[in-house]
Amino acid sequence: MTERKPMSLQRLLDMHASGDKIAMLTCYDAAFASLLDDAGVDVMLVGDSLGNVLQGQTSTVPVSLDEMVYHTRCVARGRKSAWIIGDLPFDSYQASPQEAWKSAAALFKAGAHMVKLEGGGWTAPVVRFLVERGIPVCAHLGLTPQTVTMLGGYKVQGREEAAAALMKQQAQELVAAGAQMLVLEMVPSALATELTQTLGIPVIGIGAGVGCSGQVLVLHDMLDVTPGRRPRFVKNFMQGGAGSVQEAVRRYVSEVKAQAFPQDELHGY
Ligand SMILES: Nc1nc(=O)c2c([nH]1)NC[C@@H]1CN(c3ccc(C(=O)N[C@@H](CCC(=O)O)C(=O)O)cc3)CN21
Ligand SMILES: CC(C)C(=O)C(=O)O
Ligand SMILES: [Mg+2]
Repeated sequence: MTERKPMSLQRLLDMHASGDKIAMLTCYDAAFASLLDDAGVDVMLVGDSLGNVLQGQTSTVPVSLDEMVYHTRCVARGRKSAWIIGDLPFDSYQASPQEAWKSAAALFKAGAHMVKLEGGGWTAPVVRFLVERGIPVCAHLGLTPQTVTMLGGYKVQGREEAAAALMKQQAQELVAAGAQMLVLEMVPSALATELTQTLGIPVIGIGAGVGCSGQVLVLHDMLDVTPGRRPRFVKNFMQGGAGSVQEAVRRYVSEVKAQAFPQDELHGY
């Protein structure tokens, strides 16, 4: 295996600035962390989607902070050079910036290099609180699965003019508060592209079109081992001749880098 330099925030920012696409996948354990790292994945997200794909739950809401800490530790042990983002689960950061700090610090101590939290508006002061005290933060706008009950389902966000304007405002507030990365989920491609070109931080899309700084998918979705129906933004990378999991992940990385994935007509909104 070729040794890679450890990923850094500066390098991710440089990739965004130069248009080198960032390949990100979710990862929940040491075996896959090692495999993903060798396959050239830049960023591994220890996502609360583990509630769905590992625990068999119907949403991410029941996932606990202790569970996220455990999986973050596992990923950190298998990781060689990729950047690790730990997802703050539901009920670990909403009550106060102090609560968010304790939760973020637990993920940080477990080996995450950055934490991710969902939502805009009220989250900006929370982001500032964490960043000023030394924990890098990735924001998450568009479809935010922890608030799916309020959103009324897993639907595209930011289609209407007012909703798009609000998302742009929230994104700017998050950047001003110190967020150093943004995940956009199920957002129209044109809006995601505009945000990518204006915000000044890497924007990672999932169902947000090819115009983002990079892409993320749930690992089990792209390996086609998630039971049941998949969202439209998913592509099965085991299909079309991948002879191994390693090969499927390599294809994902190369298609993200070449902007061959996603295709707006197939995976976009
Ligand atoms: N396995 C898995 N993959 C994910 O991408 C994922 C999770 N779990 N868990 C947390 C959230 C939930 N997500 C979801 C879940 C369902 C849809 C979905 O059914 N989308 C439909 C459209 C539904 C509609 O418009 O009403 C689609 O076709 O995209 C999308 C994202 C994304 N995240
Ligand atoms: C789908 C990504 C963005 C996520 O938040 C997760 O996997 O939990
Ligand atoms: Mg998540």
